[in-house]
Amino acid sequence: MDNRPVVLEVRHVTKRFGGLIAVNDLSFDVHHNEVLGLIGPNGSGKTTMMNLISGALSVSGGDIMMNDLLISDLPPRKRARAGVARTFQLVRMLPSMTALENVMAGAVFGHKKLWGRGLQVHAQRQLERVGMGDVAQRPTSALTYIDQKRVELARALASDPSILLLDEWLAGLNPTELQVGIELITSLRDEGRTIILVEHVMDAIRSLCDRCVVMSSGVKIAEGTPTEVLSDKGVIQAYLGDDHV
Ligand SMILES: Nc1ncnc2c1ncn2[C@@H]1O[C@H](COP(=O)(O)OP(=O)(O)OP(=O)(O)O)[C@@H](O)[C@H]1O
Repeated sequence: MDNRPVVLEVRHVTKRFGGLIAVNDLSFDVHHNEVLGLIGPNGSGKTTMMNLISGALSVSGGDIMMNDLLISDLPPRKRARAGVARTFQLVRMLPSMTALENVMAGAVFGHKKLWGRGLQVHAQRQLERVGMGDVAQRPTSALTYIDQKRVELARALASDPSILLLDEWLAGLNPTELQVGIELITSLRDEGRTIILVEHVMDAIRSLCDRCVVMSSGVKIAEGTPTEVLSDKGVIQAYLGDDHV
């Protein structure tokens, strides 16, 4: 039983793409300062669910509440103002702009009101936070994929989000980078943020997540601690097929 207040409520959310139901009557709660893992096999609807929370997609049915606000009715920028920020599975930044400018853009659209020199200093601080302080003046197109991911995280942090959505942010990192990434996410939680992450890296799920919601074909098939869900027969079956149960 988690006694921390619920900050995000997903209630009977459905998303249809034509005849395909990508998310099917999904409900779960996220508690304040929790790290919730949204996991499941490829194509199970995880990214779609993240898009429904951030507002990149609108729900076909159901509600998403953030504290007392019905955010599923709001456009993405209003959700950002309310304190939701995200990174994307495939990095999305403005390639000709410098790392610093990309991060400054994140601060402008968020709920922190900053401008001029204050905005620049704030953005530089976020880059330093993710170990990218010395690439501030480089265009993001000149950075490696991993470094672009870090800058994208700095951009999400620039809006000082209370709920941070990380879509496979740790994917493609080598073991050393993975350790640094896990420590960075832990430090973001330690400063009071609530984090929802879509992740396939099991070591990261085990060390970071308080709880996991497991999806398969758009529905929730399990919910619990990483140890509970990763030993659940239905979950093993969904990941590996019938032969492994
Ligand atoms: N914009 C879209 N239009 C049509 N179908 C879509 C769209 N986005 C996702 N889908 C479909 O919805 C289903 C769920 O996709 P989604 O990307 O949410 O899964 P996922 O669990 O994030 O997968 P992965 O782990 O591979 O990233 C898939 O069948 C996918 O093809």
